[in-house]
Amino acid sequence: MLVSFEGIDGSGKTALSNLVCERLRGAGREVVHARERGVLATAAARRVRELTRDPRLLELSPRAELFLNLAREAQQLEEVVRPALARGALCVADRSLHSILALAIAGRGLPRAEVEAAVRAASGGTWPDLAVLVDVDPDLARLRKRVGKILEGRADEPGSRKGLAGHGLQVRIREHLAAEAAAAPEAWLRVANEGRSLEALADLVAEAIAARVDGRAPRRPRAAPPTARPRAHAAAQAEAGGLAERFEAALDALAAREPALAAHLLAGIPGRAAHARRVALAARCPAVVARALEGLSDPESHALRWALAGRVPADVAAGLGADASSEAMRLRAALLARAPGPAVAGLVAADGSEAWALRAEALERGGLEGVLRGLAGLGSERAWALRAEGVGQGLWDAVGRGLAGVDGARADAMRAALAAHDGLAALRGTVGVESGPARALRERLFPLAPKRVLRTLAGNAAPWTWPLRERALAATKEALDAVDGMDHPRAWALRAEGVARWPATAVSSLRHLAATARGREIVAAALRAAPASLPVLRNAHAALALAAHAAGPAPLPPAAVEASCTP
Ligand SMILES: Nc1ncnc2c1ncn2[C@@H]1O[C@H](COP(=O)(O)OP(=O)(O)O)[C@@H](O)[C@H]1O
Ligand SMILES: Cc1cn([C@H]2C[C@H](O)[C@@H](COP(=O)(O)OP(=O)(O)O)O2)c(=O)[nH]c1=O
Repeated sequence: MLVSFEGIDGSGKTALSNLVCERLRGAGREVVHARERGVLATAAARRVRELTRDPRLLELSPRAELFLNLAREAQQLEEVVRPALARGALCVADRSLHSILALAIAGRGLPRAEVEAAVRAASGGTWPDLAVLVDVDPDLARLRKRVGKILEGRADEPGSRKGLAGHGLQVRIREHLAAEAAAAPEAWLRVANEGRSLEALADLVAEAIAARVDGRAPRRPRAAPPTARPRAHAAAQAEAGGLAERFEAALDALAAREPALAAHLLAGIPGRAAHARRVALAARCPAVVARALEGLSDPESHALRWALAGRVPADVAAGLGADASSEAMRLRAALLARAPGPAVAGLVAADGSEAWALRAEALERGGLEGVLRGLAGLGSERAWALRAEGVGQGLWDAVGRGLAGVDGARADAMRAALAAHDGLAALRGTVGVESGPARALRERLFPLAPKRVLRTLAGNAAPWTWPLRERALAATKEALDAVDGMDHPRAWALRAEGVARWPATAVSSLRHLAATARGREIVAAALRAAPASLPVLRNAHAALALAAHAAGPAPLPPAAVEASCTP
């Protein structure tokens, strides 16, 4: 019997399929996992995967991608799955033909009949007997994926080709998989990966599979623990007080099961309640807490940074963002020895002697990449000399990031040179730049990497930028990320139109505007659209807390400062 695990990115397929295998093996069954711990069992499939994920292959067409994905799967079926099935073993796959169909049809919009014919040919007649649909709110999946990357120390890696189309692709794929499962309930097992531990879920799925293999009814699972999904309240949902309580209750329930995700949801939220929770989580997930301090520059947050600096220096540095206050500079100097690159990567637009002294020290310690990233906004000769060195070493991504906010012919020429090697690196360098070539690059790459282009538009109210956002709004939420903090009639129109489909992003895009009358309308509409979504609740609370904080923060008592030093 072949059992495949299907679902969107970050839904939990890899984690769950491995736990389920452990359970089944523990019960004495022979189980072959075609992708144990996320590693495809065949060398050919691994090589093809590298190709489909390579972000430099921007032009790869949906059809070419489909056939590559099918080649990968055909090899897995031939080399691993069929031999296992032939000898009577149970075979488990982490993604299989269903994922490929979903991506091609719902994700890329290829005609169903053509895709199905191609998939049939590649399958060689082998098809999953049971597909486990690991189902989760796409916003939550995205957050879990991000947390996973932070925990694995991969948070600053450039990312793969998969993300370029934007978050909307995952939403469409989820809808497609849910429809498939509903249409053929005998061939699917849908499990919601929210509100319970992976262990509980693995017990349930392993039992369902064992029952199917043995031809019996599954034993009833033990009662699931209460879920932590926020409850919907009818009226006055946008009131800051009620929101805070609901968010904190949901967060505390989550922290018991998924502390790192809870810490991540606290990112950038000002005030005592959030601070106390970050302190409480700091010992268990220091890297996530350190990064969750980004945007916070109060003394208590700095004290927590100092407390974490010895354990997770690179994450503490990342969590400083672009803070160049004297307190942040002291911390950067202290972090240099252990995390030279990250310590200076946030020094954007800092051209003073203190910043350059830090950069010089970082360079001595091998931190060129971080130095390059932190050159954003700088047009001085020293900066150009370093960029030339970075280009010589092929550090496209870092050079690109460090060209953000740099105007002039020289910068345009370097972006053009980068684009020849790595279009996305060049794109990163167009943030805050309004030249003709920077605009042309974004318009050219928009069909291939809409998410990345939209990310370069936040805060940019130039007339040519609006049609890009407006064209993308139906397809992906990044159209709303691209109006972050903007008080512009077309930004408000986009929020109003997009809030039902992208409620979490409509809210996060408000920033300091959340407390205005129009902002509150958007918050209320988002809570109505997704009353049980933790990401929406979190963003609504965070936006209103930030707006209130901007109006005048209440300082913490000294005791809280001391507590924060000993996480
Ligand atoms: N129920 C859960 N509780 C805690 N962590 C989870 C849960 N489900 C998924 N995760 C975590 O979320 C991240 C994404 O899961 P993963 O299995 O890699 O997803 P996928 O293979 O579907 O992309 C991982 O870090 C995983 O450990
Ligand atoms: C449903 C879905 C499938 N796919 C398909 C295409 C490939 O066959 C394969 C990509 O898998 P892979 O790049 O190995 O990612 P993961 O580690 O998340 O499994 O899945 C996506 O890339 N994105 C999706 O959202």
